[in-house]
Amino acid sequence: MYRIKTLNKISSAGLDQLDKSRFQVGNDVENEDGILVRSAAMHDYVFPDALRAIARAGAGTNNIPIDRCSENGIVVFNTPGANANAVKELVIAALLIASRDILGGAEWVQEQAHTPNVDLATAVEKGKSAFVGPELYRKTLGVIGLGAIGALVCNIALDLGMDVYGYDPFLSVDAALRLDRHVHVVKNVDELYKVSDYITIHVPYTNDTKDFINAEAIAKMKGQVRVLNLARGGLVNDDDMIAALESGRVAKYVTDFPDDKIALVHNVIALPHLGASTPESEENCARMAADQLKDYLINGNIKNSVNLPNVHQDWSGISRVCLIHKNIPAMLTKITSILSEEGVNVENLTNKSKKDYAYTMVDLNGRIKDAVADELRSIPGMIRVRVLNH
Ligand SMILES: NC(=O)C1=CN([C@@H]2O[C@H](COP(=O)(O)OP(=O)(O)OC[C@H]3O[C@@H](n4cnc5c(N)ncnc54)[C@H](O)[C@@H]3O)[C@@H](O)[C@H]2O)C=CC1
Ligand SMILES: O=C(O)C(=O)COP(=O)(O)O
Repeated sequence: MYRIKTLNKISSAGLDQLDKSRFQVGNDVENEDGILVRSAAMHDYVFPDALRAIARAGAGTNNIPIDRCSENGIVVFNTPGANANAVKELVIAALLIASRDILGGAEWVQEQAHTPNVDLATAVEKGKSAFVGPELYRKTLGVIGLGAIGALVCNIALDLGMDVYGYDPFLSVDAALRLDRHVHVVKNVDELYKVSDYITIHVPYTNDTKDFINAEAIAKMKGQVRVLNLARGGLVNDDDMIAALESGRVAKYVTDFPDDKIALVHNVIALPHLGASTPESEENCARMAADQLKDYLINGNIKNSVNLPNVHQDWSGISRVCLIHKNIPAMLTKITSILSEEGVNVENLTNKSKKDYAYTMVDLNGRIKDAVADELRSIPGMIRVRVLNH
């Protein structure tokens, strides 16, 4: 029985993938083999000995201590693209609420309606000019980060009649193919800052992207620019954004990640991290996360991991040994020599690496003794050895 702990509410569409005869799932499970999580902060999480994998039902993994996971042989998965449409749709809303004061206008109507002796129809016609704002049509949108979300945003913005500039120095071939050819892809983000009436950021939050939008960046933008951040709060420097809003350089800032500093600032529109909160995307993410976790725990296959390589091998033996180790020379020789001394035959073998770590999967024609697994564990640079039997 595999024990799976949920650290957030995970859609039943995903949990249902985990057959009750093989998986015990719950938020009170202890010494868990796997974790299903959304945005719960895990940096101080104490890993139990049994923990082998963490599946993030969503895109961003900045809530997970990836380096510590790698050092402990814990595979971290995410669900690329599974919630991208939901975010794209909220970006459309963000563009609109950053333009006309739709939220302020709606609130004002409620206030008028609650005020005695106000004829609402008359008040509306008199008061509506306070909420005027520009159209999106023929304005320029700058999209920073052209991954799953950024590409969808670019393409829908073209449909809205916007001119679209995109920036992503690490643009993958797949991502480039998803982009409409009318998107102007620029090599330097300054080119995007110079021309954009609206700027939206869709990059992961890392040490390299922290404060991506700061005073220096804002100084290169057009005056009265509208900035959208549905990616992570730390991508925009709060103090610099507040100064730019106060000076009027930035007309509106829509953030899906408000904190105490920014939420009440004039011209900030603060949303409650709603980007992925649709039943469709919650289901997509949960299904994908649960599938990936299950395939890893049962078969050792890795798909969509952020810290280990993708490895899939069809079963071709009686026993399978899955080894997570440092990406250093001679590991394969050491593994196969221990196995051959034991007299088992290797039916199939895959070895792949991702940065400092590597994963080797070996299918054998016989079972190995615990002592042999321990010998594999004692190879310098070996992090985790699991033996699975068919
Ligand atoms: N508000 C919400 O609920 C949600 C927020 N997000 C956030 O959005 C982020 C992006 O999500 P996806 O598009 O699905 O991820 P993705 O991995 O498909 O795309 C990220 C893109 O950013 C690019 N990138 C990385 N560093 C960059 C840099 N310095 N400059 C420009 N581009 C850079 C990458 O090359 C990649 O193409 C996530 O990491 C997460 O933080 C994602 C889903 C929901
Ligand atoms: O997928 C992401 O990166 C998100 O920000 C979505 O977060 P959530 O799953 O809604 O807590």
